[in-house]
Amino acid sequence: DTDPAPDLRSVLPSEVNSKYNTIYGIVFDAGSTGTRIHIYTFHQRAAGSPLELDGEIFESVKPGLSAYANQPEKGADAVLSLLQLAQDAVPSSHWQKTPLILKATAGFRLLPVHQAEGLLSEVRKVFNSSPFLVPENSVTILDGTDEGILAWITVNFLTGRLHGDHSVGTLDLGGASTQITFLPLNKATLDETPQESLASFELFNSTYRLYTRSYLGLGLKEARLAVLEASVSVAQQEQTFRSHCFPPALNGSWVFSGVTYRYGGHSDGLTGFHLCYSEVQRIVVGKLHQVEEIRHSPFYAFSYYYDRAVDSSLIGECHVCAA
Ligand SMILES: O=c1ccn([C@@H]2O[C@H](COP(=O)(O)OP(=O)(O)O)[C@@H](O)[C@H]2O)c(=O)[nH]1
Repeated sequence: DTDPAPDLRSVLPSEVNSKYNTIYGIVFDAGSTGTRIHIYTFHQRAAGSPLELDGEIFESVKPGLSAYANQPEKGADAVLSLLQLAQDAVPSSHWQKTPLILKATAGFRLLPVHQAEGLLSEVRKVFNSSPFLVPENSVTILDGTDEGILAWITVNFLTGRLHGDHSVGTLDLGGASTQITFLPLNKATLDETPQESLASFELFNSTYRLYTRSYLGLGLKEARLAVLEASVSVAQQEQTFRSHCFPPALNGSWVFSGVTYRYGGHSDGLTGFHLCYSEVQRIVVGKLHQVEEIRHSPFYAFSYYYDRAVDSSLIGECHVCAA
């Protein structure tokens, strides 16, 4: 085997498990706010036994792929640049057996189908020209249900809670959507939940039936645009979006998904929590499904919940897990 590039050696600890065959896997997370690559290394003690994770390389670029809806080739270039990292990290002897997949999330769900398909098709071309293994359906959009379930499995697996009745619910706040997922224990919850918000699946010989709901457009960034009643066409005319959530004298600009939005406080001089609260309420009232059980259930919150909690000093920064 060719060794990984020297600067990546520390995160791909191949020597530790050199007696086992190293297996690589490459996953792209095409989020609304960025595209990320994860290059995983695993080893397997014997044929048929589970893969054990040895290390991971992570890199990301901004903006997200969905910002290139009108320039799909340029979007695919961002994927290509990240893929170069994988070519440096994975020994060439392993390229042909290293699977490559990309899952797009809410930014793509918001795009018109022809634009989303245009982007996915350019990414497929990049994948097919790479030396890696491209499984069938390797470039797809993850639906909100799968996104919620996968987050729930991840948190409960990593905290050792998958078995038994002590699972925790998950709150995931992305840029374009937000997901709430938990394992209902009350019959009343199951009775009052529409079927499309209940998902059953098998995992490690157990059957799980989860409540999961994804709110498209209520991720941090998209919800902000909704509160400001901001549209791309108006932003391009350089109009300012005004809100009582800002101090009256404030004027600023914000770039999201390749578009610059100018924003500012109201000329009526009014601002403050209550006015701001009612502006925010306007975009969520009638859209949220709330079941009583969540009031008494433990939840883990992450993604932008974590980022914003750190920014506002509600919690300290987690240096170990930030990697
Ligand atoms: O591996 C990752 C990928 C994303 N995020 C967080 O997820 C949020 C952004 O979500 P995304 O752009 O994926 O939005 P979505 O497409 O899910 O709405 C930000 O807080 C990121 O820091 C994270 O914590 N780990």
